Amino acid sequence: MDWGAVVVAAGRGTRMGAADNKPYLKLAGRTVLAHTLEAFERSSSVSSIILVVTSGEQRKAAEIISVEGFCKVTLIIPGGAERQDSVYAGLAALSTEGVLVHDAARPLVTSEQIEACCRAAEEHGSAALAVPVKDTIKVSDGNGFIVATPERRTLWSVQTPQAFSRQELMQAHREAQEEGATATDDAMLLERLGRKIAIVQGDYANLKITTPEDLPIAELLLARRHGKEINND
Ligand SMILES: Nc1ccn([C@@H]2O[C@H](COP(=O)(O)OP(=O)(O)OP(=O)(O)O)[C@@H](O)[C@H]2O)c(=O)n1
Ligand SMILES: C[C@](O)(CO)[C@H](O)COP(=O)(O)O
Repeated sequence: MDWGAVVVAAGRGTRMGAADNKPYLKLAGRTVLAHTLEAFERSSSVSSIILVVTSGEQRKAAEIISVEGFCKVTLIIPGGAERQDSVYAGLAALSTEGVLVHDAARPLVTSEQIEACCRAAEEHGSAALAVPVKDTIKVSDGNGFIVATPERRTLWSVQTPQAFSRQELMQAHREAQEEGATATDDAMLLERLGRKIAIVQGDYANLKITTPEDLPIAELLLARRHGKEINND
């Protein structure tokens, strides 16, 4: 199966509150976007990447790709108001049979995780990287009171990449648009159609850079990863 990636980087970074949008923030001397794209560049299954950016940031993204010497990014296109809109724009610009959808804001993804998602989707149809929830999760009544405690052993914190048949995911997006359904990840759009999505156990280190404290945590995790690589040589 040939695989392409849609990397969504068209958010606003409201919760980060930085002057620059998250993909252009520095992490261990490189941009968040460079770290993210490198994992896809290294992945032997991925032939092409569509990068979806905030309108007006195409040149900034292109500069990073050129400096880094990345060669799989075939298009840099503007995204939409919501993540769902940005993903759909990327899907429409891609032509591969399989698609990996990934948040640019997850720069610690590895090419091994990308490959594992591809293999699981080839076997089961769709797949998403996820980690078991560590905390006990409560459901609130919306007024500050706890009403329920879901069984923790059934709960997973879902990450990206998520891997699908591109046509199937596009169809799920179209149906959601027609019915006004919104989703914070792509797996949700197939879940609502009753499709099976395999869980690929990922790594807690594949965190999403969301709020300011995430950057120093990501720096520490990267340093640990590189330290390990050096010790293993
Ligand atoms: N309209 C949007 C919204 C989000 N994203 C992307 O989806 C990923 C996950 O979104 P999130 O981390 O929530 O990013 P932001 O929307 O930038 O953050 P915030 O919600 O704090 O504004 C990010 O890589 C972000 O760039 C996107 O491409 N288009
Ligand atoms: C897709 C996602 O990464 C799964 O954890 C996440 O839902 C996207 O982030 P957002 O903050 O909901 O936009």
